[in-house]
Amino acid sequence: MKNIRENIPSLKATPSFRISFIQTELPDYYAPWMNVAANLPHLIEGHQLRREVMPLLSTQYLRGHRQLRLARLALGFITMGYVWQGGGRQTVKILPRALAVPYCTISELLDLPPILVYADCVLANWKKRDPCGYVENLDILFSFPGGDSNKGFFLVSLLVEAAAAAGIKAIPIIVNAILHHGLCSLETALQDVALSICKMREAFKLIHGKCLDLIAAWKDNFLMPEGLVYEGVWDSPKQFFGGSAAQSSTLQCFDVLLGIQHSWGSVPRFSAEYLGCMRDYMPAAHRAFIQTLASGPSLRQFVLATGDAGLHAAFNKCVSALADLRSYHIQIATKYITIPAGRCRAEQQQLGGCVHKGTSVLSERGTGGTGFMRFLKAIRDTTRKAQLTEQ
Ligand SMILES: Nc1ccc(Cl)cc1-c1cn[nH]n1
Repeated sequence: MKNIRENIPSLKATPSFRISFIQTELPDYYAPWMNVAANLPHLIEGHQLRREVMPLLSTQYLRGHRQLRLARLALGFITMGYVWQGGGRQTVKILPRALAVPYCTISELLDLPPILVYADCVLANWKKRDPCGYVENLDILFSFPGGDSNKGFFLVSLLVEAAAAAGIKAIPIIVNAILHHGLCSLETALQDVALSICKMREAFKLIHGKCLDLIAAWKDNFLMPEGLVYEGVWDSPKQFFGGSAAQSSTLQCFDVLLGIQHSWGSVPRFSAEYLGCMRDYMPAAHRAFIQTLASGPSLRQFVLATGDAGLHAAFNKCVSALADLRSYHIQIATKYITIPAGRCRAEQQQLGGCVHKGTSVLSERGTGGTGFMRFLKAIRDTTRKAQLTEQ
């Protein structure tokens, strides 16, 4: 029996969701980027970052995907720090060419938008303190001010993604089982998916007390209504969404696998369209995998057609595990993301900022805010409704 990966070319390119080792260094030529990125918390807290003179470096000495991802990570952190150094009080309208030109060049090569995304600050932003040690001795490569809180947020998110790996690796087995009517292997693989999603929720519990900021968007953001000018790249300002868990490839993989289609949420600007846009903020290989999965056979229809009680139960366990993970995400967002956004709105009002209803810098995109919460609840409720009803 040929493995499914042979049958569907894109699945051969299944991205490696297991923790493979990350590039942690670039050629010395790129020391100006790496030194500033490594010193970001100090530069931001001292309001020195925008005074840093950055040379315009060529990207021609970057070799391979991993060096491109690391260079993009460093430039992404520097860009977020440069834009939000003033905490939203003194935003900038122009990203200088020394940052904008290489950042956009590398982003185009990687088919990612020139803004820090989940795949940067979670999937590419880690190393093992002791290369020979266990996976738990993790550290991040770059951070914003906020010390261990930022670090914890990124590393816990990484552990959530690592927990998803077993479930993602079961997907080609599931598709293969559908194509070859392998009911036993299908039920076992579905149990692996459900267990993997449960482990994601367990890992997510470690996020308590951690927080994240400085990933705000310059799209639908009243502090940057036109967006950001990328000097030397585009003449007009461009708008891009900020980092969010909606950019997690693993969650969208499980949605597609289980046939969960998020309809238009109650909040128009948070909707199936927004989730679709988020695929453009994922690594190209992850995007291709999701698209291939979406164009493959329907697991939901197959399980229904078999009328097999074991498959029915195993499928529903996957759905309920995903709904429980999303419920937990709502608890966390309420406690650690929305409230700071509320404080942010209060601060803006004190500063006389024109706080539009519900659109503070942390309220409507990515993290925080009532619109975001209604969106998360709409997604969680749609997930719950995906349970197969009693036969
Ligand atoms: N866990 C995350 C990791 C990275 C980024 Cl950029 C965003 C989040 C996030 C936002 N809301 N819930 N999680």
